[in-house]
Amino acid sequence: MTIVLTPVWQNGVQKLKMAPQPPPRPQHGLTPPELDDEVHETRCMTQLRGKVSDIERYIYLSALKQHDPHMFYRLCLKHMAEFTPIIYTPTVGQACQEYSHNYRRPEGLFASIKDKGKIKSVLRAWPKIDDARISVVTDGSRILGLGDLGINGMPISIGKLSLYVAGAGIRPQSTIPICLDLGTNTQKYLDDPLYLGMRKRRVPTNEMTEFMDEFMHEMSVQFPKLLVQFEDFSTDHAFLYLERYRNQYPVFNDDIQGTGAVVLSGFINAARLASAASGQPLTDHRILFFGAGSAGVGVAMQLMSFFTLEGLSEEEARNRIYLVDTQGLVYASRGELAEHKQYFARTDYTGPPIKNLLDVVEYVRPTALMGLSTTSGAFSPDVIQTMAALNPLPIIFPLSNPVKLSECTFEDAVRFTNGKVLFASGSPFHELEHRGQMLYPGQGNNMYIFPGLGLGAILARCSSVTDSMVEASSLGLANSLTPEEEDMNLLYPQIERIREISAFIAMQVIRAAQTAGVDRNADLRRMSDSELLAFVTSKMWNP
Ligand SMILES: NC(=O)C1=CN([C@@H]2O[C@H](COP(=O)(O)OP(=O)(O)OC[C@H]3O[C@@H](n4cnc5c(N)ncnc54)[C@H](OP(=O)(O)O)[C@@H]3O)[C@@H](O)[C@H]2O)C=CC1
Ligand SMILES: CC(=O)C(=O)O
Ligand SMILES: [Mg+2]
Repeated sequence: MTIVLTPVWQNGVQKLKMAPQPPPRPQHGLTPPELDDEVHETRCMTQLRGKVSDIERYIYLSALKQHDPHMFYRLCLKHMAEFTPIIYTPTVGQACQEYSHNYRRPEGLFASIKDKGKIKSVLRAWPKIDDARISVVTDGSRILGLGDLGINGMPISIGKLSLYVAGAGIRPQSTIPICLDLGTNTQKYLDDPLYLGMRKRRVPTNEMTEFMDEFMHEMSVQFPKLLVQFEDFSTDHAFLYLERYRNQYPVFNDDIQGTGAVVLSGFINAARLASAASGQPLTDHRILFFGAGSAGVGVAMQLMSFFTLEGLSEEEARNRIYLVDTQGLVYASRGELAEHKQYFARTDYTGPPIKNLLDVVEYVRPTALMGLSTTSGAFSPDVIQTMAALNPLPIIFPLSNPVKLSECTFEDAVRFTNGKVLFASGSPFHELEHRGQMLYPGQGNNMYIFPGLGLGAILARCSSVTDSMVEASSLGLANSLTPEEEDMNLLYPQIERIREISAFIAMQVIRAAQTAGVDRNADLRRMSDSELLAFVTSKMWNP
């Protein structure tokens, strides 16, 4: 069963009403007599593949999800590698950019700054209050690497929640996609007659914080069992609101914590291979981050635990990490630094700014290069070749989304390292053959983490999401490679196994929640690991 939101007009205002629950199958007489499920799968896939562009495929799947959610999720699970680039990155980026033009029907909840003081009534409009378990909330201010899209950010919340359903079996009707309308600073949208959001520039932070305080409070009152995932807030607000609410409500920030967890996981697997090739100890890795925003710093924070788990002190771990932003290498004596960059600012360099990435690479001599900069092609052939000259098996992760903003392509990484590269990107690339050998790119995307992390937090009824739960999700993912996947030198498991992986991650997250004492479902404490895994799996919704 799924929720169907039907727009109805009342006094000139469009409102959502929950349509009657659709029967599992339309009644006899209302469908063609020989409509057969198996054949219909083929029909849907043929229609999908016949579309001329990815955005057409997105629109088709969005309609299919609404009128036949069982079929949508069945196909999604069967064709995960084909569906994710459409319902998620990269195509969801285009769907966001064109949202106001392609808009067809309401699919989520909108809360506007104009609703300040009465957010409760907005939330009450949501039809299935009792069931709500997970909400993805964006303010549209930094959608993927595409900038401030304002209200057009809604599809990112929708897309992430589709992956919660497909990837972790969260019940569709217990998901709430939310886009906050706090204005936009993108002139193109302010000038667009079809733009669906408020035609005002973004409100200042103090006003936004008052709004957010009311919003988070009302969310906890209206939806007492809800976990909130903050998504694609601009970096300053991402850090601000995570810190402000993380000890008060069950909430996490996907870009800071989910990305940190997925990259730590891929890095653990990559570092083992790289160290085996170089003979250098794991603790000798040096990681250079190109990009020092919410994602770059979030990942850097999480990667600290790679070193501390290997026995280094916090100070030694921090020393293994270097950041680069638009001004070059981040170091303490460079001048005033944004708060989120200060912890990693180098104190062992005091010279003039090193601005050029190639110069920074030559200075740092990193074993790993991470791109979270939104800058397409920043890992130039020179940079990649230098990484290959410095390391027998360099780790190169261009993680910016969507694919057109990736710091390099898989093809370039393979070509300029002569096939000797440990690679993961934020958006998917195709495998390729190099000198008779198939090489597989990893996808270092938080989509491997948030479904399982969310499922674990929901089932344990967590009062908050602790760093230890996030770390557990990462280690759970790192340890989920099968022997066959290890033989293929994969850094991440195949996405088709997402359900199995999410169940395993959820189990690890629940155990971490219990250790931290933030679980409110004490029954799970009495279960053995195998019982807990069976319980998690039994709770997954199946189309
Ligand atoms: N793979 C995944 O799962 C995820 C990927 N991402 C991706 O990460 C990217 C960054 O996100 P986020 O951190 O929130 O974004 P921000 O815009 O906050 O950060 C971008 C960072 O890159 C730096 N930067 C931008 N251009 C350049 C340049 N030409 N040279 C050097 N540095 C540059 C910025 O420098 P300055 O600080 O000086 O402005 C800033 O530090 C996005 O593309 C996003 O899609 C995010 C989350 C998950
Ligand atoms: C994947 C993701 O969360 C991002 O690019 O923002
Ligand atoms: Mg994001």
